[in-house]
Amino acid sequence: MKKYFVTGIDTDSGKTVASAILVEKLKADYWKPIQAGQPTDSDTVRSLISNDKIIHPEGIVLDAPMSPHAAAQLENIELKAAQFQTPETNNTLIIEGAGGLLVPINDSEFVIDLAKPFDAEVILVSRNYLGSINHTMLSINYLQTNNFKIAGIIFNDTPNPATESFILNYSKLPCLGRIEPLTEVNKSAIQSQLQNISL
Ligand SMILES: Nc1ncnc2c1ncn2[C@@H]1O[C@H](COP(=O)(O)OP(=O)(O)OP(=O)(O)O)[C@@H](O)[C@H]1O
Ligand SMILES: C[C@H](N)[C@H](N)CCCCCC(=O)O
Ligand SMILES: [Mg+2]
Repeated sequence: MKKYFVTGIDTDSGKTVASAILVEKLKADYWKPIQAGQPTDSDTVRSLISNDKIIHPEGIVLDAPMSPHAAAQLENIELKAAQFQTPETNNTLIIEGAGGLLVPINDSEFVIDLAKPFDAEVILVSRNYLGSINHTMLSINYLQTNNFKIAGIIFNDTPNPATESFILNYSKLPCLGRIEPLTEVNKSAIQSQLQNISL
């Protein structure tokens, strides 16, 4: 089973939108290990994809729309990376993180610490905004310095060729595609983006 861990340069970078596109493109399963707040990303993905795909139950759902370490604290729960195991499937699995790479799940572990024990290749979603070069380069630097397997980068929203070419030339990472700005994020918008992703 091939596993991809979809992370982003920040919260709201477009991980859920990218995950829905990847699930459709690869005919993959989807799993969100840590959900903080409602509506759940699993429900959002369900509303965006065709209904023959499998969405596995979340590892944990926390009430507060906050960093997982803080949302867990509010419920007197202690999260540990080691408590999460990928669901059983023979299919490709798209795993969505929460927020950016270094969002904490407790005092010493981060969301990205789930990717290696899951044996998942990382896909980094980089939304184009003023400031995204810095966020993207810091994220890549962390992943490369810490020897993560990186499948590549997906750029999201308004294209910025100068930003994208700098990031790709410097990092030498593959570009897995570009998600266009969508006037409405719905099933047909997701379908329209399948051709823009190569994986
Ligand atoms: N290309 C796009 N065009 C238009 N809207 C977009 C696009 N990408 C993402 N959005 C919207 O931006 C918001 C954030 O996107 P999304 O939920 O995918 O981010 P996320 O990285 O999954 O966030 P979280 O950290 O909460 O999981 C959503 O409302 C989504 O519909
Ligand atoms: C609730 C939100 N949608 C995400 N699931 C969690 C985002 C945490 C961000 C923490 C931070 O980087 O400061
Ligand atoms: Mg999301």
